[in-house]
Amino acid sequence: MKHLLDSSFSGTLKVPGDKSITHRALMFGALAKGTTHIHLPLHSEDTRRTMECMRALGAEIEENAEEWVVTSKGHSSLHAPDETLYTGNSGTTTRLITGLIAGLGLRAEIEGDASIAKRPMDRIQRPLAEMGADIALKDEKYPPITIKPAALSPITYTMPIASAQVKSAILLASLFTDGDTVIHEPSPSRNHTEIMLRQFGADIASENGTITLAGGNELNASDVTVPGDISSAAFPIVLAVLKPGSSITIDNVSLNETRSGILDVLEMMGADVTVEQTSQEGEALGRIHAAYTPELKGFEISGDIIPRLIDEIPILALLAAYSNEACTVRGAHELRFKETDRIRAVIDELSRFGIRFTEYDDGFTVHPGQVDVMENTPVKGYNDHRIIMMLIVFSIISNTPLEIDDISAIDISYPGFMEDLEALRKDA
Ligand SMILES: O=C(O)C1=C[C@@H](OP(=O)(O)O)[C@@H](O)[C@H](O)C1
Ligand SMILES: C=C(OP(=O)(O)O)C(=O)O
Repeated sequence: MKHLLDSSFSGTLKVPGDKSITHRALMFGALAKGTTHIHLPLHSEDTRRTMECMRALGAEIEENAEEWVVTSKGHSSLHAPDETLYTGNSGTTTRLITGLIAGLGLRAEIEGDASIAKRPMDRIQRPLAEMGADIALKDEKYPPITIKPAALSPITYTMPIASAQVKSAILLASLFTDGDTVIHEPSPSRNHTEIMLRQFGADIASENGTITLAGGNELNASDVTVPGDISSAAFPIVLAVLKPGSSITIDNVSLNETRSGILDVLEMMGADVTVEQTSQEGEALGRIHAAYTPELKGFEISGDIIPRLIDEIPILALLAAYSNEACTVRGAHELRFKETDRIRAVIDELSRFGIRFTEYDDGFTVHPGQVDVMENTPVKGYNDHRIIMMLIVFSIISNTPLEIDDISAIDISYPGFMEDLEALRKDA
């Protein structure tokens, strides 16, 4: 990694496929009758967990480098798994398949790794139980999750938090119920489930924060082309903005409105970032140019923008540390329930280098000031892919090697991250 430190970065990059969309394509492919081709899926640890779970339920999945092919005889052909389903580090897999399995009326036990064992599942258990599901949790809150067969009915549910995982678990459970399920969202969360369900033939409508799904339609297989993941693109974008002499282009990346909050923040900061939209059908798609910007303004964000950039907050905290003005994130209490408590992790690691924070229960302020980086300072990645990639970008922009305890969790969402940075290295 040392040679990345003294370099600037240029050229064009295609980041790996969108993680949220790949998970959903595998699940809807398994539920739908026929053959679903998933073009440019994300090959990563998290999406592999969803793939293995769908196989355990009876879907056939063929893997090629650029395409996965899911073949299923439809939702009624899926069966209870023979063994405990293992969801690894993936909150999306854990929560969405709980809704899917409850909706199919199957028996299953679901567990994940040490991080998943600490992530709250009562947020999905509550609405699913209201629908009639029989779901038991450890200490009424955590995995392992035990699902017993039960018949479900539609519900009207007002979500207490903006969460695409909760919304999607309910939608998956409601697919084969008799009647309309209605969900009210407090703020718009990522809408990939709604877009893809419509594509697969479900009767679903979404308007002003209310999603209505009429249950009972068989899903039909449909092909999915997965756009690049803007949550992965965020790391090279911030690297280019902070590293003198850099100018990069990310091609073929998702510009879905419910995911593009980071672009709004970059604009507020006056970063040299431009966006070209190339397609608006279904999932919006385009190209992002990002270049070194010597002076960055501050920002204050809260409310509706937060779910639109929730996974980008660790890398935004780094960007904020190099701004000339204070930067504040509020309304992001959800960060405390991710792979690790991302508010604590960001503050604990970056404050080792003189970066000054005020911590709130639901966010932080980063104060402007000098960043002092000492060579080979030990830092912790908490086995959290987004914290680890933020620390790698920090090391590169500060031209200082850091001792990160373990970087293997990068493979959760962005295998090939280091190779992609290497390919953008100017004198490579
Ligand atoms: O539905 C999804 O694919 C995701 C939803 C978000 O979680 P929440 O639903 O908990 O906000 C996000 O943080 C996660 O990385 C992926
Ligand atoms: C929070 C994340 O994923 P998940 O909830 O699926 O573990 C993430 O990818 O940042």
